[in-house]
Amino acid sequence: MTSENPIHNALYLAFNRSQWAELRESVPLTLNEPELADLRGINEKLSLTEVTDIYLPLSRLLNLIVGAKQKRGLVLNEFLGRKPPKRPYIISIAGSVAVGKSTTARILQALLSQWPEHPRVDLVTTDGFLYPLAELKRRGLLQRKGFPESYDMKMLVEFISNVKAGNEHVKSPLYSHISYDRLTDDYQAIEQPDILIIEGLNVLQSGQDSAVGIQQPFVSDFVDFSIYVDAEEQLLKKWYIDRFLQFRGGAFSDEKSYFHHYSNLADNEAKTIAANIWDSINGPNLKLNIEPTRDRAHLILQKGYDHLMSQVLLRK
Ligand SMILES: Nc1ncnc2c1ncn2[C@@H]1O[C@H](COP(=O)(O)OP(=O)(O)OP(=O)(O)O)[C@@H](O)[C@H]1O
Ligand SMILES: CC(C)(CO)[C@@H](O)C(=O)NCCC(=O)O
Repeated sequence: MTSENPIHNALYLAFNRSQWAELRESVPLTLNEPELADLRGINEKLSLTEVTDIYLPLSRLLNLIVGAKQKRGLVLNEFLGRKPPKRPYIISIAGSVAVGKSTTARILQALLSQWPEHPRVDLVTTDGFLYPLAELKRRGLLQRKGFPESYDMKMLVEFISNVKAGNEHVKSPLYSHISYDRLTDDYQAIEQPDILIIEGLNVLQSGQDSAVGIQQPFVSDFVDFSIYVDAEEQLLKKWYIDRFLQFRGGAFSDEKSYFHHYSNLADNEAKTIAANIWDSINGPNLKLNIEPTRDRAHLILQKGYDHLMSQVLLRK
């Protein structure tokens, strides 16, 4: 079990696909019909082999890790002689734009909620904590969306700290990829789930990162288990362009879409525009602010061609 990266060798156990797939053990090989329907709804391109080989072992690992924390909580409560407070276990998912964070998060949400020990699994994305479009414009940050300074970090940290404290009703703002803005008339309510999954570009960032500033604490201070989804930049750029082309035929055709003016572009023009957005915003953000946080994660999922997982790295 070796990787080509010496830092990874020192910090992580590395598994190739078949080594990882063997670790599924007692998790049933087949999914029942409602589970399958749930997963197909998430992403029609998702292969079921990927679910059995990669995500079922991951679901088993997370079930064991969450269980260990729950047991520790019982010991602590007995020691303190108090009624157990209901605090969610928090899992974060970081990685580049277009690497598949939200797809991974939704698969894990569906699989983790099948375990009787933690049936309620909620999912939030940090996109909702981007400053509203008007505020981004006011601050001159329209070309820096996704960079640390484009998020209302105070609001995000307040949110995660309220969830972690076990508050009964915590509101999370919602982002629309259509209006390219925070929604003003809707929000998501988080009501003491067993597990909260939080996904975003920035969930592993901390005070060591100069662009983040030195305010404390950080999302990562509240996270119990962190995952980084990793892929080579040339693949990420391709996935970004592919998704942009898909949006052009779908979401952009909505008149309310911020990118409606892109909906009639020819293939080549659309590809050029998407490649430019990648090269000027998402690529530099990856190199400056996202990739440097990778080796803080408890688990790294490395994807190759076609989103197929090539290697899994687990902190020793
Ligand atoms: N496991 C997968 N198999 C096939 N396609 C996938 C998989 N995961 C993601 N994709 C595709 O890759 C693209 C990006 O996925 P997704 O929206 O989940 O990424 P993201 O990291 O959440 O992006 P963003 O940060 O921009 O919100 C989408 O077009 C999605 O359909
Ligand atoms: C909303 C974010 C920042 C993160 O998902 C990203 O999708 C984004 O909008 N980036 C800015 C450049 C672009 O439109 O891709």
